[in-house]
Amino acid sequence: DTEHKGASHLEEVIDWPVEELQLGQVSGVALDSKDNLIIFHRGNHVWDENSFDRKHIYQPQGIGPIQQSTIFTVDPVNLKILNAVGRNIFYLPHGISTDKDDNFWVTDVALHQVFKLGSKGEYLLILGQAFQPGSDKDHFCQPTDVAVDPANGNFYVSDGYCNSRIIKYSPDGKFITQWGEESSLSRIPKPGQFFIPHSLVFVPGLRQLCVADRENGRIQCFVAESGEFLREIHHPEFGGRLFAISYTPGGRLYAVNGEALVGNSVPVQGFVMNFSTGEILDIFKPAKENFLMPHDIVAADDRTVYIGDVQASRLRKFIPSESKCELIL
Ligand SMILES: O=C(N[C@@H](O)C(=O)O)c1ccccc1
Repeated sequence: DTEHKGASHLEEVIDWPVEELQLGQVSGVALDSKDNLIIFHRGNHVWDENSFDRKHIYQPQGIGPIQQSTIFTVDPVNLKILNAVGRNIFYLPHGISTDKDDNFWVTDVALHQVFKLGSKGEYLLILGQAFQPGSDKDHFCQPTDVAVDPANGNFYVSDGYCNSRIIKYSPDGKFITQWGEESSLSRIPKPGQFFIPHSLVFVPGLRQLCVADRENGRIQCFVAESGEFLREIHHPEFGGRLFAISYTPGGRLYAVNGEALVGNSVPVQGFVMNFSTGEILDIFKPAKENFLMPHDIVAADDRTVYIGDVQASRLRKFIPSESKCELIL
């Protein structure tokens, strides 16, 4: 009964020629102002246990930056490449977002830097010091994502694997404020504490910033203006790790979780939630295989969903089942 809108179920589009893109580890996905799909991938570089020393210094600097284009803009239906940029810049791509002018905002966890690139890949802003981790105003430590406020151009950085903070900047990259602190491993994590702030969404209507608090397996939402904690969204179905989130103006919040590192395993899957109530509307997974490490998610207004799996070096597309055959009941 398609009348009950919330009841629709997302199913994977299986005849989607994604192999032809020859993607490496897919770390980030985004949409541009025309709902073209943006893919951020690592080409022939991989993040594995030898990539960093215990001071978070990227080890294989000598191999140089990825020579392939790391940022593809593709037609979401036939995967035709419309734009390919980001060659000879990045070592370990991580998060990608776009703004209303179709600029690319990306993070690189090896460089510990945040970049604003124009649609031709030209440098418009670079924050952080190449290969130098840190936690002051001029350094990040494996920054994970960026979100831009469309109303005023302020932007937010989730920093990162080896920091536990959100930093707010003016449009030209001036530090405005920051919030967040490390979770105490022993006790229940408090509001405003993070254990890998991993993915960001800006919710324009409500002027909120929400964070996928990855290893705490939860979403935290804050007042964008001040960083004041507003609420947490958590479901047992998330298991212990929540990797990425995406918001659509229809008021839906999308998420992907990760496999449990300890304890009994949980299904790795996608979630569709009602943003204001937090309730789960749908749970979805690939048609045949399992997700390995769904690392980023982006949803379009028409409820098409794209997921980048960084371990499977795969990109997957999902559409609401009723859109497969319009049932007029
Ligand atoms: O989580 C990891 N990576 C992903 O987030 C990613 O961005 O690739 C990771 C953890 C341990 C060792 C190596 C990689």
